[in-house]
Amino acid sequence: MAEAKVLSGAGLRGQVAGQTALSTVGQSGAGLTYRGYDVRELAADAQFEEVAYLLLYGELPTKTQLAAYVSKLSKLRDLPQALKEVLERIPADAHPMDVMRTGCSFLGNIEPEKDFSEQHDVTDRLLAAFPAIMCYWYRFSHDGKRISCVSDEQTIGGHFLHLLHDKKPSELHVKVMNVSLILYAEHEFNASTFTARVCASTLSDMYSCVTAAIGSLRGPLHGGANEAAMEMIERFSSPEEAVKGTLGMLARKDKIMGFGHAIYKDNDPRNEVIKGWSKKLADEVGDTVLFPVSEAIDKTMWEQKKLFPNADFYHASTYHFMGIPTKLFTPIFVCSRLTGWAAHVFEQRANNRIIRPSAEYVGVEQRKFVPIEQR
Ligand SMILES: CC(=O)SCCNC(=O)CCNC(=O)[C@H](O)C(C)(C)COP(=O)(O)OP(=O)(O)OC[C@H]1O[C@@H](n2cnc3c(N)ncnc32)[C@H](O)[C@@H]1OP(=O)(O)O
Ligand SMILES: O=C([O-])CC(=O)C(=O)O
Repeated sequence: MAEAKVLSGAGLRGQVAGQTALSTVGQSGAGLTYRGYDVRELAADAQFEEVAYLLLYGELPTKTQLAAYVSKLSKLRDLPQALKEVLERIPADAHPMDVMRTGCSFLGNIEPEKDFSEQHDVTDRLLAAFPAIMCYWYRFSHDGKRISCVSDEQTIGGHFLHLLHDKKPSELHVKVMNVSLILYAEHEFNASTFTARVCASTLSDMYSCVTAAIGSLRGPLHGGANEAAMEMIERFSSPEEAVKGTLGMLARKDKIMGFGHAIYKDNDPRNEVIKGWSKKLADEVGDTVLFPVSEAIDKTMWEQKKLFPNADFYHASTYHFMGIPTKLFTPIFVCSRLTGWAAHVFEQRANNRIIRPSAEYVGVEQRKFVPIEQR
């Protein structure tokens, strides 16, 4: 059984900042659980919408409950005209995470959460609308096309691929999207979720909590690492070049994106799952470069630094093999993690005290004010 990582130092590492019944991360014997279920079992056998229901409504749905939930979400997919107009004004070179942040925030203006009794409906609306927010902007700004925001796809992952590529996705790609969305759904007090909880603790609205969380997820030390990993992997055209390049980056003390973790010590349980699907997709597309390059970096990082790939690293090649543009990688993470964020907001609201830690003051001693004329 893996030993737990020793957690101490800056960044609130190792400090218990609240309670949750949603997930466990890095506890011995259970790599990652959502409401008691091992994420690997969920990724193997569940549908993302089932996992969303589990996180948001407390238990796995029955068949009837799942069918009703999927049907509810399907009806909530279309975007209001005013939001489409806002998305059309965002330039093609904007970062898609900024598009998600704006899309979420703007929807909060036209469909506000009037009181907390609406929290589940607001979350379901965001869950249904996020793929269209991303794809409507992307297709308009890049292809000059005003796409339809609805599709007859049953799943959120399939719906996203359909809007992006304008055609029915393959069963394999729908399955992989499903797995990916499950793996990214929830992760205890990570930076973006903690951001959402801090915002919720002021009794703010759901859109504000989610908008704030998107801002935190955007950074390359958190969700942005899947895009940064792709940019690095693509620089190498062979495993030999990748080994040389990785050694060079380590010698320069560069951070290698997609490796290491704040809580896990020697592996991220999501990695083996997504790596397996990346390999299947590599075989499907006949890849002979990207996957071997990824494995070469992976091996070198372990040999040199005992650093392991986190959830983000093999997500890069996985998404790439499905024809997803690199800049949309982190927004897909948003479509999934929304479920974890919202469930944490519900939890915070149900037992709230404003989150307001203290700071250790390290500035100058108290001193006398000097009027501007005498300075
Ligand atoms: C879904 C997710 O959000 S998963 C995380 C995605 N982020 C990334 O992949 C970015 C790259 N990784 C990192 O920057 C870090 O590993 C983090 C942010 C994930 C965790 O940071 P920390 O908790 O501070 O890492 P930790 O304490 O384990 O670091 C130990 C040492 O390994 C080094 N290290 C950790 N990760 C890396 C890395 N990816 N590349 C190079 N060195 C690293 C640290 O610099 C530190 O060295 P030091 O002691 O000389 O300063
Ligand atoms: O827990 C963390 O610090 C980051 C992470 O892996 C996640 O949010 O999925």
